[in-house]
Amino acid sequence: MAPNNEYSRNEMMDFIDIEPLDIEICDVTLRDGEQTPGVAFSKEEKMDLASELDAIGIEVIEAGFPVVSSSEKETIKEISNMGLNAKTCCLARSIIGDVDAAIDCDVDIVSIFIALSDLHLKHKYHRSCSDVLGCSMEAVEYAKDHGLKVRFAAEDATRTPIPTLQHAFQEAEKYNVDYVSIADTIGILNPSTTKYLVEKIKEKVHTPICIHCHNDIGLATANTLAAAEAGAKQLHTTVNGIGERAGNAPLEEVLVALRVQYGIENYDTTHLNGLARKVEDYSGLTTPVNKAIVGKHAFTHESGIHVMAILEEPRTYELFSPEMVGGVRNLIVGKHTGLKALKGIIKDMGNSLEHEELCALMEKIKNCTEIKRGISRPRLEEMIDDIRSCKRDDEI
Ligand SMILES: CC(=O)SCCNC(=O)CCNC(=O)[C@H](O)C(C)(C)COP(=O)(O)OP(=O)(O)OC[C@H]1O[C@@H](n2cnc3c(N)ncnc32)[C@H](O)[C@@H]1OP(=O)(O)O
Ligand SMILES: O=C(O)CCC(=O)C(=O)O
Repeated sequence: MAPNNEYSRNEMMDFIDIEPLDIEICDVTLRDGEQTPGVAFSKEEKMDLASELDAIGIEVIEAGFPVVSSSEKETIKEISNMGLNAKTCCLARSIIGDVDAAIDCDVDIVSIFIALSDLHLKHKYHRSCSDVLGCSMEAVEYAKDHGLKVRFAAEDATRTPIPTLQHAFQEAEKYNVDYVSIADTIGILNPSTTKYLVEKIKEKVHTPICIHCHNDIGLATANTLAAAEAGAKQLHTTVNGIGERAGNAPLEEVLVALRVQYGIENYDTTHLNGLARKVEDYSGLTTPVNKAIVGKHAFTHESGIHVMAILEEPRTYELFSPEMVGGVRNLIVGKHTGLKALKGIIKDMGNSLEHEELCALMEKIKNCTEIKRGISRPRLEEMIDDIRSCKRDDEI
């Protein structure tokens, strides 16, 4: 493969025995993302985010859960009628009224969920597994009869006995559901158990499998990719990884990993940073500075050894370019700056200093009291002026 300047491909993947991935993304920012405590997107915000997701090339947008409120229902309907390339989807409990609400919203797909784990059966429904599964199948049949595509989603699938899960998916398959979803509702999976579970489902079920990972121990992206390697078709994500508790698999991480690790170039990742800022703004949730891909520090460098190399070839210390994800590179001057880095940064600012002046500036920087936050460019200009005026004074 020809070298590219956008990213370093993980060439070790050539030695790993996996089938090429056959995947699509269902982004659930507007539904599970919005379930983040304290978050409520307005109609305009949801429509704007839906347009952005569509521009990236996301195949399915889960626009909401219609029975939550009448305005939620209205918003989902508007998104469904925006003329997006993406298919729209919404959530429904295993209740006919919830399916009716989905039908009213003109969505392409309804995601009908039910939990079958002992914990949920005992402490949430207070009903037997066969009873709730029966109700769920009635809702599935009703949705199919009304022309909707159906995802049958097993909530808390990862704490459900595997034979129960296989049986439920086989039952759903009898109604020609379009997807079955493995929801890792409380984020218990790891990559090995994810692969195992997807393979166990594939032994019994031929319907495309969705994987819906939560990030309670920080494994959501890894588990999502492991599921894809094992043959899951639809990968669920949220922008910035927002969602219940520790959130969901972040869209930006999954898309960049798909490109760098698996060579999937289907998505326009240049929108990712812009989209991240919008979600921060609309949700009020600030992304940590060290958040992969969209955090403020994702392309910020201070260490002298790194900056000197980046000035010559950014790929030395960047896996992918900021341009690939709509970000910008930021070179900081601070405690860890080295002479070559400083010279390069000063040159980029349109300045040049003699070697002794550069050393004097470096001395000033290293002993500067504001160093904790890095030295801003205007402050650096002031320091350069000081050095130059000292030199002029010495020459007089
Ligand atoms: C894993 C997930 O993300 S699941 C989705 C979570 N999302 C939300 O809860 C969205 C926000 N929720 C809401 O606005 C409200 O809870 C609503 C509109 C959904 C329901 O509100 P209410 O009618 O007041 O019901 P309430 O929240 O008190 O209870 C939920 C009911 O749904 C039932 N239920 C929960 N999940 C399901 C399901 N998958 N299928 C059928 N019934 C279900 C519960 O058992 C309970 O039934 P009960 O009233 O007979 O005890
Ligand atoms: O699997 C799905 O499609 C949704 C389930 C879900 O939101 C969850 O269990 O966290």
